[in-house]
Amino acid sequence: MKLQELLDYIEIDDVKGDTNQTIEGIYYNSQKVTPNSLFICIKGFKTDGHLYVEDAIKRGAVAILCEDIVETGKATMIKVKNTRKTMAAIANKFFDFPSKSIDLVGVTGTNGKTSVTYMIKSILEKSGRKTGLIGTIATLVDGEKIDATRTTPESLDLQKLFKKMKNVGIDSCVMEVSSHSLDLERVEEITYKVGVFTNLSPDHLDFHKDLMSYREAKKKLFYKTSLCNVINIDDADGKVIGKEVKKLDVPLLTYGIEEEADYVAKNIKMSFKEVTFDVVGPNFNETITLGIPVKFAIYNALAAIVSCHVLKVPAKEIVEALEEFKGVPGRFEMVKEIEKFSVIVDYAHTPDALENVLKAAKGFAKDKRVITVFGCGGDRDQTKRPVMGQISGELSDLTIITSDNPRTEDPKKILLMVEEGIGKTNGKYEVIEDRREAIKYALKDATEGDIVIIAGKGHEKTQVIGQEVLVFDDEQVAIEIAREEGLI
Ligand SMILES: CC(=O)N[C@H]1[C@@H](OP(=O)(O)OP(=O)(O)OC[C@H]2O[C@@H](n3ccc(=O)[nH]c3=O)[C@H](O)[C@@H]2O)O[C@H](CO)[C@@H](O)[C@@H]1O[C@H](C)C(=O)N[C@@H](C)C(=O)N[C@H](CCC(=O)O)C(=O)O
Ligand SMILES: Nc1ncnc2c1ncn2[C@@H]1O[C@H](COP(=O)(O)OP(=O)(O)OP(=O)(O)O)[C@@H](O)[C@H]1O
Ligand SMILES: N[C@H](CCC[C@H](N)C(=O)O)C(=O)O
Ligand SMILES: [Mg+2]
Repeated sequence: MKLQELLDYIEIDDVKGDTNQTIEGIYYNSQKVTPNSLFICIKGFKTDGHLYVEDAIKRGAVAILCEDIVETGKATMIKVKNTRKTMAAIANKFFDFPSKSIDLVGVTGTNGKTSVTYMIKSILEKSGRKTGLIGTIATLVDGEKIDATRTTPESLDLQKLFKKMKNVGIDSCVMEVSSHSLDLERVEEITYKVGVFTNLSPDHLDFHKDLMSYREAKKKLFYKTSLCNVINIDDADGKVIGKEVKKLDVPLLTYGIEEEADYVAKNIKMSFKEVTFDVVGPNFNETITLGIPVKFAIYNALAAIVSCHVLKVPAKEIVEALEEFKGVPGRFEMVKEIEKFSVIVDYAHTPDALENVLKAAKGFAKDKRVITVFGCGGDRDQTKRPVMGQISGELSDLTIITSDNPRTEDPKKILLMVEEGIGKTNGKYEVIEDRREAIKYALKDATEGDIVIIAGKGHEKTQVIGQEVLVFDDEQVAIEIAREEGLI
């Protein structure tokens, strides 16, 4: 595409150089630049893309989109006010507005995004729609699984994915929309048919200044929708967002269990294997049995039901899809190989999620014990560490505090912060930095009827320590240890 065609689509402050070249690729990372491409300079949190202009030119960039003109005399310089925002627009134009022909559902909230997106995908596919998915675990395009590095990709990567989806005839796509992505303009230029809010609780307070700014970031999704907004009204922040969103032209549908909502789940019957409940809403009155026996799964199912119902999926197909739903990798996932006691791998990495999972486990354990293995990620929100420690201390019979991706932080420092919280309770605990050893301790300690919860890493296949990325999979490690110890 001619550079000028791209420029016609965006707002520019200044141009220096020829705009008649053909642009064959666009990049925001100089290390990836190929010949005849446009390099976009982003002022980041770690470094500044403007510092890599020379590198990009060396690799073949013929045009540079920047906020500050860098005098090189070698490439066309295009100055704009905000390169992150402009990148979204330029990518949309470059890939020929790929999401226009796709019904998009965006899901935001602190917990449950991945779970809800997987449920929605199953339902839409049941109704015959070819559905893509973008989120924490992976991007799914027509049978192809592309591993994800971020929950919500950069705008350029996102538009490229939509193009890929369009090319294979995908008509619907459900994606997680993280608060980072809403604040960092990754989802600019996108109109969602349906926007979903699951819940809000403290997380990412390293990035968002406080809970209010975190909520404001999430709220932005509901100004980007065209058909319907779907909000969990049992959630305090859902209520606040709902009140504001109600004033918009796009209709609002609420769901809940406790509060009066458009779609309500009632008559909940929980067993260790499944949960059965009725869902009543406009033209919807169904009984559903779900193979994930936790209260939050009902919320996730409600979010999926409302979203798909407004997309005109018949109630019968919604029910069938949810009843066949096999769960999400690493979300309240039972390690089936171990039968002497229950081992559950879960992705709870926030205080709220941990509390929910441990309460559910406690409900099932009755007079037996709940043994929890968990840690907190490094280079992430530090405020959640003592809070999670306290929650585990209060709700577990034994906690093994361990490492969860310490990244560049000192693992011992993270463990101490978790310990600070657990120390405020009477909860029994051990500190074992090595995650494999921590899991081993838990499995060796467990006896019949106990429930071992391995939380925080869910589907993850690696443990990041310093700059090293080591292979580590909670489920596999648990199975290996169980074998070594003669438990299976
Ligand atoms: C805070 C944040 O989101 N940062 C993301 C952001 O980094 P950044 O914009 O600050 O970039 P930077 O590293 O300072 O570099 C600036 C620019 O220089 C460029 N560069 C750099 C080096 C070089 O040699 N050449 C070059 O061109 C970079 O490509 C970049 O464009 O853009 C990078 C490139 O896409 C991301 O890798 C990076 O994610 C960091 C690693 C991250 O951890 N993000 C997490 C917190 C995140 O986004 N999480 C959310 C939510 C998770 C959830 O709750 O589900 C997510 O959506 O995943
Ligand atoms: N609706 C919910 N409410 C509260 N906790 C939930 C809910 N759904 C899932 N959880 C808990 O949160 C964990 C993460 O769930 P999930 O991966 O679906 O959330 P997410 O929002 O995608 O998380 P992330 O921000 O890491 O992408 C689960 O393993 C479970 O412990
Ligand atoms: N999407 C979340 C995942 C956290 C998972 C946990 N295992 C960790 O590494 O902190 C984040 O990036 O904060
Ligand atoms: Mg997710």
